[in-house]
Amino acid sequence: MAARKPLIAGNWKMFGRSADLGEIAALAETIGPASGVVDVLICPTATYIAAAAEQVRGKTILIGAQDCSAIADDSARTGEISAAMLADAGARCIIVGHSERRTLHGETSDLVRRKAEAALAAGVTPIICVGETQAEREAGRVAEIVGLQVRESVPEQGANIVVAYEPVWAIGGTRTPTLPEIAEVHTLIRRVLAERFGDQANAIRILYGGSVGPKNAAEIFSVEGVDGALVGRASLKAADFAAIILAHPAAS
Ligand SMILES: O=C(CO)COP(=O)(O)O
Repeated sequence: MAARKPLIAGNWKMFGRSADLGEIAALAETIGPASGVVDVLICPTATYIAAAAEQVRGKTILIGAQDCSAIADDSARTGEISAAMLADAGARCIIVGHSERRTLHGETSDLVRRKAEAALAAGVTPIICVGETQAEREAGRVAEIVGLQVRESVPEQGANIVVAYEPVWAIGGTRTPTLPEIAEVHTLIRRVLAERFGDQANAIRILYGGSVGPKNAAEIFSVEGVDGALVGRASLKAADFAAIILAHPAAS
């Protein structure tokens, strides 16, 4: 099987503004040819996607979105943004089912799966997020919760999808799981994907997300089965995000 190309994605959440778009050009400058061996993706707020896509014109950095409507067809859905519209603006990937959307916006795995399907219908790669809360980890329920989220959130067809393991308790803080804990959950996710997709599961990239930064990126990338990262805070500044990308063994 061909090796999976690493993907290092930045989720700007509701932080990055117009003034921050220059960080994208600075990032391209700093990482140089690394963006050829590692897929580099930045997901700003939807209103900035077109401007961000302009920043990367002629460069290998990809632009993506943080969410999309589960409705694929043009229809009367005030305030919604379809995956096709995001693709029109320049999005090549769409994050779906981020824990902030699951927790703060009540999104279920069923809705997340329909969003992933809408992304695929628009020719865009969904990055499907899963991960347990602290209470679920303490109760020994990681495999049960993450396994269920994968089974229910991943569409029936497995080509062109990415899964991101983001333990909820590791997001936005300083704590991460141990490296063996990360390896264990990535192995579990690939086993669940293989139950449905067989050998095709080997082509699906599984990212780790949650407090990834310049200091811990190299050790996280060294974990068997980790195909890259989904980075929050540390993706906003070109210097930090570049340090993470360049910490990947494929980029050095
Ligand atoms: O939620 C995340 C990425 O989607 C992770 O956020 P932090 O990297 O800020 O912990």
